[in-house]
Amino acid sequence: MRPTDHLRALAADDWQAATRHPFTDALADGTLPADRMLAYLQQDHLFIDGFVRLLASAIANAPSLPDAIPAAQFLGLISGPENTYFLRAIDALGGTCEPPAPAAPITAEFQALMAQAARSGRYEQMLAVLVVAEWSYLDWATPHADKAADLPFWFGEWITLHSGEGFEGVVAYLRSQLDSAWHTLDDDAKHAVETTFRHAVTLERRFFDAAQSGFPSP
Ligand SMILES: Cc1ncc(CO)c(N)n1
Repeated sequence: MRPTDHLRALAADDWQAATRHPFTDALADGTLPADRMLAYLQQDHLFIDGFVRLLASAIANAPSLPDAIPAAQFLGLISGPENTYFLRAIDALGGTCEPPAPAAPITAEFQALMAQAARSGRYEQMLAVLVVAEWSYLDWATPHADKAADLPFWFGEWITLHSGEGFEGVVAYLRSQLDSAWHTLDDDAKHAVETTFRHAVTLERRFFDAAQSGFPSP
């Protein structure tokens, strides 16, 4: 079994809940209320801030230039078309990006996990969070890809950004980086990857739970 399949299997319940979630089902059938989508995008834009820095750290820690290049190209996509999508969608839904919304507790928790992985200096720790984030998004979005064209752009483009051949390539690349790194790790480091991977999957699930109820204050 591939190490990344092993990791996903460890987190199977949360994985299923995060990738077949009522929030993304409502998004994909166009019934998600606009205020819920806006709050989600404002929180997710804060998530992306940490994500960009984590991805940059992975680029800095990749073992070779060929290992780093696909991540660098993906960073360009996030910083370009995806960031522009955020600005356009938040604007169309009647919100603003500046000043940034205060981080909800779940967003702050995700930011802390990403910052910890980025700081760790451990490539496999960075990859554990990156693989969960991108693979889980590919998994929820793919079954809805055929509906994207008929939806308002703030729903449809969010599905398109996370499905299709290009994004499948990103996930295949990130998984293969983690699969390769795994074989170089001792048992303690493997266990630490399992812990981080599971934590990240739990946070994905809880992020959608919170988004569905409008990020209520604790
Ligand atoms: C919370 C979260 N996880 C993963 C992704 C995919 O990049 C995202 N945009 N937001």
